[in-house]
Amino acid sequence: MAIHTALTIAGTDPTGGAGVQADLKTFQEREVFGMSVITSVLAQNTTGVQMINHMPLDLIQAQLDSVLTDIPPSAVKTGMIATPEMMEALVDRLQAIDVPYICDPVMIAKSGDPLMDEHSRKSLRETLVPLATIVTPNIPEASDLIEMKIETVADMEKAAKLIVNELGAKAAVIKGGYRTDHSTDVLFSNQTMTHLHADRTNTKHLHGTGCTFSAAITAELAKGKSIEEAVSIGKAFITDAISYTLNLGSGNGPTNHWGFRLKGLPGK
Ligand SMILES: Nc1ncnc2c1ncn2[C@@H]1O[C@H](COP(=O)(O)OP(=O)(O)O)[C@@H](O)[C@H]1O
Ligand SMILES: Cc1ncc(COP(=O)(O)O)c(N)n1
Repeated sequence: MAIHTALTIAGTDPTGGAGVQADLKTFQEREVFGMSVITSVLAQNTTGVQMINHMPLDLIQAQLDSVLTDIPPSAVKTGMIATPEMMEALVDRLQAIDVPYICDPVMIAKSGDPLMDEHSRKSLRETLVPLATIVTPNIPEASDLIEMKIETVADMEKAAKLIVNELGAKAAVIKGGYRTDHSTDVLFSNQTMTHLHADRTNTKHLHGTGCTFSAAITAELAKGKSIEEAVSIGKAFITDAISYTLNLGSGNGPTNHWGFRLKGLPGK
C-alpha cells in the first residue's frame, strides 16, 4: 500500500480546533501520515487568543529540514505564518520541493484576534502566494490580497481569477464562510470557474473551519488527486465537520473532524 504523507507549517491551538492540531487530525482522518512544523505557539481557546510566541527563524528552518531530509511530504500546507521574516525563511525550501503546496493565508482568527501584522500581508502576496498550487482565502483575506471589496459571488469569482492571473498562484478557492446567505465557495483552476455548494449550518461553532478545509484538500493532493477532486472532497469533509457539531467550549467551538464518518447514522 502506498503511504501518503502531508506536512503542515503553522501555529498551534492547545484546544485542538484550529492550526497544527486541526491539520494533523484532518490528515489522520483522510488516512495520510501527518507531520508538522510549528511557527508560533499560541495560547488560544474557543473564546479567543490569550498569548502568542513566535518560534525563532532558525528553529523553524531546522524543523523543516528535519522533516525534508528524512520523510519527504507528498504535499505541504502553510497556515499561520505571522511575519515577513518567517515567510522569507520558508521560500527557498518551498521552492525546492516539487510537491503540491497549499497556502491558507491566515490573517485573523474567527474571534477577531489578529494572527498576522499589517505589513506581513504584502509579503504574503509576494513570497508564498506565487508558489502555491492552491491559495484558500476567506472573503476578508481575499479582499486584502487583491485590494478589492468582495460582496457578491461575481466578486468572489473576480478575486479568484486575480489571485491566479495577477499574483501567480496555480489555483484559488475563495471560501464563502463569511457570507450569511449561503456557503458557496468559488474555485478558479485551469482557467475554469467552479462553484462548490453546501447547505449552510446555523452554528457558532466554526473555529478552525479554514484550517480543516485546507488540510483536507492537502491530504487529497498528497494522494495524487487533481485540484478539482481535492477541493470537492475537502468541501464535503468540512461540511460534515461543521454539521455534526460537537458543542465544545464556552465560545465558538471546534468542528467535528470525524463528522464525515457519521454520515448516514442517526443524528444527522
Ligand atoms: N455555517 C457554515 N455552514 C456550512 N459551511 C460553512 C459554514 N461556515 C463556513 N463554511 C465553510 O467552511 C469552509 C471554511 O470557510 P471559512 O469559514 O470562510 O474559512 P476561515 O476559517 O478561513 O474563515 C468553507 O468551505 C465554507 O464555505
Ligand atoms: C494557529 C491558528 N491558525 C489559524 C487559525 C484560524 O482559525 P479560524 O479563523 O478558522 O478560527 C487559528 N485560530 N489559529
